[in-house]
Amino acid sequence: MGLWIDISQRLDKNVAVWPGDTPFSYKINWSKNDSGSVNVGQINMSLHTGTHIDAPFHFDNDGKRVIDLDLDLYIGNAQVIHLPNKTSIGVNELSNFDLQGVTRLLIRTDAWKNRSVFPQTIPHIQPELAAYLSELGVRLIGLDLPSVDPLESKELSAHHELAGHNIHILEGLILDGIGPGNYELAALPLPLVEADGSPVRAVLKKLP
Ligand SMILES: N[C@@H](CC(=O)c1ccccc1NC=O)C(=O)O
Ligand SMILES: [Zn+2]
Ligand SMILES: [Zn+2]
Repeated sequence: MGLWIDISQRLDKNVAVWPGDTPFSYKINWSKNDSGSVNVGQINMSLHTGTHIDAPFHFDNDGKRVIDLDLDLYIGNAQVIHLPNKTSIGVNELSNFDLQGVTRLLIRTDAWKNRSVFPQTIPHIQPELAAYLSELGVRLIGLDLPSVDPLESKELSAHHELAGHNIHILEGLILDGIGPGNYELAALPLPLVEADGSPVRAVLKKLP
């Protein structure tokens, strides 16, 4: 077994998408039979499908696009914590963890049980958590959920508060079987110039 653990959702036509959003598709536009030399494929997908990062432009017309994001956010030490059976995640839920000096915080909720269907309800991040986390030095929050806000939210208060405190968002992780502790994380966005989000290949390596 390799050292790096894949914590990304697989991308194929069965991946769950936000209700009403673009289904994932892959097709071969130019086949080896036709071209005589190569298969050339094309994917069509929403940038918020599967394991992905949000750029602030996703929820703020004046916010940063994917190309403007600091890559240092998406590679480096990360702390994994377990918070199962919560309806929401706020300062109370995190008060028993020592998060001093944590730059990247990954929260395993286990709340999205059947990943082939979009969840009906998820535990959301309480907007007040943003100030608390930024005080501790957190710059990236990652979750095993499709959003940091309630699914029906239009205000996206947690997205806005996190961005307002310089905390970036990683969504749709698979953290099944990942124990709490210290890891090295890599989850780099693509160099998409105009985009509001990007799929990532998220991987973890356990640190001693
Ligand atoms: N907040 C979600 C995405 C989201 O809100 C969304 C994604 C795709 C299509 C519609 C969406 N929201 C509609 O209200 C996210 O940050 O990924
Ligand atoms: Zn998103
Ligand atoms: Zn989001």
